[in-house]
Amino acid sequence: MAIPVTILCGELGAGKTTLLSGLLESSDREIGLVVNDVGAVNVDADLVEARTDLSTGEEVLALENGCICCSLSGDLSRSVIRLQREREFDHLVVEASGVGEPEPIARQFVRGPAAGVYDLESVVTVVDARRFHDRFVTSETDEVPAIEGPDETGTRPLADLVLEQVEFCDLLVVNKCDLVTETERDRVVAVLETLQPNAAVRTTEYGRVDPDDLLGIECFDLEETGESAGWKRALEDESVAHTHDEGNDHDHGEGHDHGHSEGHDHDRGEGHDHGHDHHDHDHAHPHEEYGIEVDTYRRRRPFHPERFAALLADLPDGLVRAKGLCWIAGRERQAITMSFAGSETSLEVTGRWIASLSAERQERHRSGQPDLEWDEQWGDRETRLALIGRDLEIGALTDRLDDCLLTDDEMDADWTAFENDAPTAMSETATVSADAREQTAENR
Ligand SMILES: Nc1nc2c(ncn2[C@@H]2O[C@H](COP(=O)(O)OP(=O)(O)OP(=O)(O)O)[C@@H](O)[C@H]2O)c(=O)[nH]1
Repeated sequence: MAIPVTILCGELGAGKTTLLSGLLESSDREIGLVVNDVGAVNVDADLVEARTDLSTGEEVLALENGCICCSLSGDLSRSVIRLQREREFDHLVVEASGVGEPEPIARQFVRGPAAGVYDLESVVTVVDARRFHDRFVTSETDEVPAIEGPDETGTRPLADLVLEQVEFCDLLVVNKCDLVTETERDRVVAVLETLQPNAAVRTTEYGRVDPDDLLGIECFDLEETGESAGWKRALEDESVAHTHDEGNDHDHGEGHDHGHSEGHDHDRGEGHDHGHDHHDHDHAHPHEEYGIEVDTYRRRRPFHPERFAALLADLPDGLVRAKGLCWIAGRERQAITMSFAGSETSLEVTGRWIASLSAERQERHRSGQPDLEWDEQWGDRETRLALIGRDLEIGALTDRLDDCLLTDDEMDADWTAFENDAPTAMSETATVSADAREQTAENR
């Protein structure tokens, strides 16, 4: 029996990982997972592992490259076939990176070698209600948003990607409804229904969706309806499968920088042919297509809690997404995950630094993770952030982050004396809103 597959899409920071974590906790099914992250720091894989019992299970498969074209086409098919041979699970969920178009991923399950083993059941798109509203529902008129295509520099707005993801799905999960009013939420739903009349719509907060709503849906039944869902038709008909390339006349030619994150190993695996078929190579890589830049910020010196909080309340406009682990002075035990998307930044305690455990437990953890980088004085404590921007001077942001690090004098000071609103207990979250410039602490 072919294993059903659900592809999970949604723009950067829409709430895909949050939804997945909830799904893994609440579903009775054994779920196999593929996560594909943008950037060199594979934060989603880290987070999913931290929050589930799967930390030792290879059901979680991390493709560490945001370039769908190169990383996914060959690696994905190969990896999911291997996964099916080696592990037992009832359902496969593939989380697309936030700059991934669903179509190239879906194609792997409809045409590629994985097609016989797996059965693509549905495509689910998570929408950030706040951002969707601000971007598409601001005018009083009922104008339906349309795909704009590339500008004079050949770059497409991120809004195009959102619209494509909305058009190419069977289920729309309208997330972050806590950040909109009821009226705003209803208008978001109305616009989504106009854009994609065939998809079911669920409104939610923190990705809470009934697992049966997500995984049990037979949205596509060719035999019964005689007509496939729009996205399947697009895949079946090669002539329309690449309509997103039409009018996209910027240079897709050779010699361009694929925007690969550091550490991507093109030669991984024998006979690796990059997995390209001719279809995958005649469009630009998503990073380039949407003008996305990715960088990693890594420092082994803690942030000053007040300066760091001030920066979080005043992040530059071009920053689309930031996430990763932070080391904040005064929180020597807590590994704090920072996540910025849209207008909010959250700081959440998601674990403990290994260096804060007893010598015996440190030893156990370290022997289990031989690759873990260890500083003589500070152990595993460090800040490791993926920064994803569009029209962003990443160098300037890096300088501002560096200004938040403790100075040499502060390194010798009493860190507990600093004013500090960073969370302390496991799962405690502090949220900084860019609009309100206010800080709230809550427990989820
Ligand atoms: N206020 C609010 N925040 C949310 C909600 N759902 C998720 N978040 C927060 O939004 C941020 C991004 O959520 P993720 O689940 O990591 O988003 P994602 O789509 O997986 O992000 P990428 O993998 O980077 O594309 C996190 O800080 C979440 O805690 C929600 O319903 N309301």
